[in-house]
Amino acid sequence: MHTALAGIELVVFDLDGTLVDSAPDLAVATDAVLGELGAPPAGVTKVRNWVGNGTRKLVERALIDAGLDPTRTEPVHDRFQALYAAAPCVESRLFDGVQDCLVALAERGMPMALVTNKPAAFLPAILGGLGIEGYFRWTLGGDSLPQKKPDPAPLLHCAALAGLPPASCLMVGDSRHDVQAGRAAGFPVVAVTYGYNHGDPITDSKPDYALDSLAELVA
Ligand SMILES: O=C(O)COP(=O)(O)O
Ligand SMILES: [Mg+2]
Repeated sequence: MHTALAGIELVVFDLDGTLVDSAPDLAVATDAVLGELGAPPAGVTKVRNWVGNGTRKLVERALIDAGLDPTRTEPVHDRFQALYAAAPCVESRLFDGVQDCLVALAERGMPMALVTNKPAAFLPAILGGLGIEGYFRWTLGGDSLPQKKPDPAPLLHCAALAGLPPASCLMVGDSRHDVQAGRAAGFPVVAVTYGYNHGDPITDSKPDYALDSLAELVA
């Protein structure tokens, strides 16, 4: 067991870039809406760097990158959501080590929660499609509360639901917003080094622990 788990009674996971490599399916929907607007595809490399602040922000970043008017984000985001909802889990995969980590934590009876900035409506299809829907006692999307990460509110909400002090809860994420939310909530923070984080090294954000695979958390 990794020292990050010492004294921990709840593990809160981020989704995109931490558990699931979702960028390929997000890129398909992004490129489709760009195509409908007459713009060239952004491609998965750019889209990966735009993930982490919710899908509305992803669409806004795609419009700006394409030289399109970001005040059109709202209707374009509606169209993006319709396209992504039709195929949210075609190419998305669990990252290496995720399955081992979830299984080992579950075997130890560790309560787990999911806090993502992705809209909650997409979660059943993605978690179900990847066979991990049964691991999380609590699941919050980016629109489940008025605040989303980097605001600490969703993390504190999970701690309150579990009846635990923040110091007993571990945040596991891939982006600086996860580190900031964890810090602000008073959670210790594990960051994975393989995630998205807008293309920057996550170690710049000084998480308490940086892991190359979630298998290391339970090794
Ligand atoms: O930006 C999103 O839609 C989701 O990002 P997250 O799962 O990393 O919070
Ligand atoms: Mg993430």
